[in-house]
Amino acid sequence: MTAALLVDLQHFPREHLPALLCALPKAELHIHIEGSLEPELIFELAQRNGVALPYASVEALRAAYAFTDLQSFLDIYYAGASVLLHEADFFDMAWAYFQRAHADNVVRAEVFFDPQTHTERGIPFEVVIQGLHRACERARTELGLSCDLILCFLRHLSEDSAMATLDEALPWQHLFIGVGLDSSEQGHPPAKFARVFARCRALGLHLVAHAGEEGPPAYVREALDVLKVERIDHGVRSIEDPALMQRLATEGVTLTVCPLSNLKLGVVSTLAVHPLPMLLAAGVKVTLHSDDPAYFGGYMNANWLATFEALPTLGAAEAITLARDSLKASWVSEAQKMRWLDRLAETVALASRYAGQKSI
Ligand SMILES: Nc1ncnc2[nH]cnc12
Ligand SMILES: [Zn+2]
Repeated sequence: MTAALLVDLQHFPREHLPALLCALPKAELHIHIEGSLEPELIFELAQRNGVALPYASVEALRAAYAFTDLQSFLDIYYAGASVLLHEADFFDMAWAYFQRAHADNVVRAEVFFDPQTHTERGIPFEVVIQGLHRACERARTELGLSCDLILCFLRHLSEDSAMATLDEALPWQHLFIGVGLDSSEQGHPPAKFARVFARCRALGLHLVAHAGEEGPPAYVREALDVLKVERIDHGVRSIEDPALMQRLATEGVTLTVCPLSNLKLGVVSTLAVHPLPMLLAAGVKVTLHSDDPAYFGGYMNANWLATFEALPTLGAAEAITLARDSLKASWVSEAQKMRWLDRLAETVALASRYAGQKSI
């Protein structure tokens, strides 16, 4: 029996919850590496690479981060990425992210990157992936952080462009474990990418897609039925469709939810009305992530802390479920998952003892 089962989670003192949230080992399954590019690093890289920025200072750039919806964010996000020119730039960005994730007790990171954002500007694919890969290797050896890359296709571009990107990526297939689908959702249904995802499936790659962030629940169904994805990124609009909710629960589909992102992009008006408790109550597997932490005001632990602060019905039991499901939904061996689940149980036992709880 694991240590976690010997702890009375219902009576875990709320004042000790933040420490538990921060200490839990977690998997970050929804992070766009270009969305971890902090304004300070944007300015540093702009100077290093002689790129002119339309902002006078870091503060002025940060002040522009007032988004009204997904597209208003994406416009600034793609502009920010324009300072990334050389392999070292991609390395610096990813290494900074891995250090932050490690500090938040992230033990596994499955990291999205958007090659078309760079290849369309004339940056060779290999420059992008080699810089990111080197940062992954350093994170594994120096931080003990398990990490892998997921190549995302931009859905506002054509499927032909996605196909050409896949062709460019194939010589580097050993350096990424799956493909995803991101960027502007409305008007770009998953089925637009049916052929390229079928090809990726045949290549043995893992599959995931953003759906039901701004787009309708029908896009979540399409991502499952047409693209045959293993997880859904966001998926929060599934709550509008009871039959879909039932299906997600029955089939054990994981939704990688990003609360601060949903707040900053107007998907929810406040965190207090976030559908996370409804998803959990319906038996849907949910995990919590940072999406684009440099733009939305926080990395993993900031997302967890803000969410639990805003939603008082969520307590220690839900925190452990979310952390456990993130580890279970990660794309690693079952043996590795068991080791992390043991570590999670030990963390819960320690936190409970520290919070003054007796074993039961
Ligand atoms: N939240 C998000 N939705 C869609 N595409 C994205 N690319 C980066 N962040 C994204
Ligand atoms: Zn995302």
